[in-house]
Amino acid sequence: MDSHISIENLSKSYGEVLALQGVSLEIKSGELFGLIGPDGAGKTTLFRILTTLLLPNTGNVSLCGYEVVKDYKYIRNLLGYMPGRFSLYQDLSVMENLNFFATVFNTRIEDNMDMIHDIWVQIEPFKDRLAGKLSGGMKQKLALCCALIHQPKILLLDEPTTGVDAVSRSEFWQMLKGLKAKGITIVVATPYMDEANLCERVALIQDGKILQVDTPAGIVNQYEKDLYAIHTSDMYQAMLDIREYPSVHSVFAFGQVLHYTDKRDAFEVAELKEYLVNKGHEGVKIEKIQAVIEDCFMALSQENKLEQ
Ligand SMILES: Nc1ncnc2c1ncn2[C@@H]1O[C@H](COP(=O)(O)OP(=O)(O)OP(=O)(O)O)[C@@H](O)[C@H]1O
Repeated sequence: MDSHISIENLSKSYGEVLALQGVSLEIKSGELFGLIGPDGAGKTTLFRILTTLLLPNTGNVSLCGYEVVKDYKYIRNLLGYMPGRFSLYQDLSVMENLNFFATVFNTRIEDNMDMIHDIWVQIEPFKDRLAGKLSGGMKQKLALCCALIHQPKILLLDEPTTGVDAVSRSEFWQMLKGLKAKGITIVVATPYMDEANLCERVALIQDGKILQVDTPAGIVNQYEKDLYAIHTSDMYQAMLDIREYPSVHSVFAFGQVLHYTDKRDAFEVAELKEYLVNKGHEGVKIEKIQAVIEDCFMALSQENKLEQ
């Protein structure tokens, strides 16, 4: 079955807040697609429209060829949805939760074991434990099993790895690859830019607008400026000083270093180094580096803000 998602000029506001502004996206059948953006970008609002829980103000949305407003009852059977907050019944056991979700969709666990088997074996040892007493990673796995128990064609995951440790995060993405191999269309919303690289294609979203849609490599390849990593003994002061540097184009903290771009094409590292040394900085190191998705997001976000 064709399970593509088509979103055309979608807008949604809550009073004065424009949560989505003219969003258009095509997500292909069987794709592992990432919706990447910070808190408040509009990811949950978009998911709630896709899952037929919220009506848009304008625009057309279809899943597997069915329209979200007109065909909402049919669409609900085609979708698996894992909301951002832990959505399961904390005072039911693991098994009881799974049974409940199977019953809601008028099916039985044993008829769908093929779909969840690889994930279920990891939580089965805890099947009698209350869901509320599971670790974060185990809760995610149970929520994923519950979202899959009716064999959906499309799986929507809202920030599935938020608050989950690094090992569980990596296991979770492995599971998604396994599900993709079964042909399910998967859309993952995440604020973690590094997770973009685990998707086939991503949309970067901010303030309800799509900034760019491409493969992770395609996004990075379109980054145009020369990028530098700067390290000094006092990073916070360095950031303040660099903001005053006459030809600064952008500077932001990235882990243990600052990422810097200059307005000029003919930028001299030695000039900026001298500027920082004259400001009293010690151990100044500046090196040219390759951009990653976060740099692309920051550049696009800066452009977007200037346009507003
Ligand atoms: N029910 C609501 N009433 C008013 N404003 C809302 C409501 N829900 C969301 N918003 C606002 O709409 C914008 C988009 O929120 P949304 O929850 O869709 O973003 P998000 O990317 O999922 O971020 P988060 O992870 O913080 O939920 C934000 O400015 C948010 O404050």
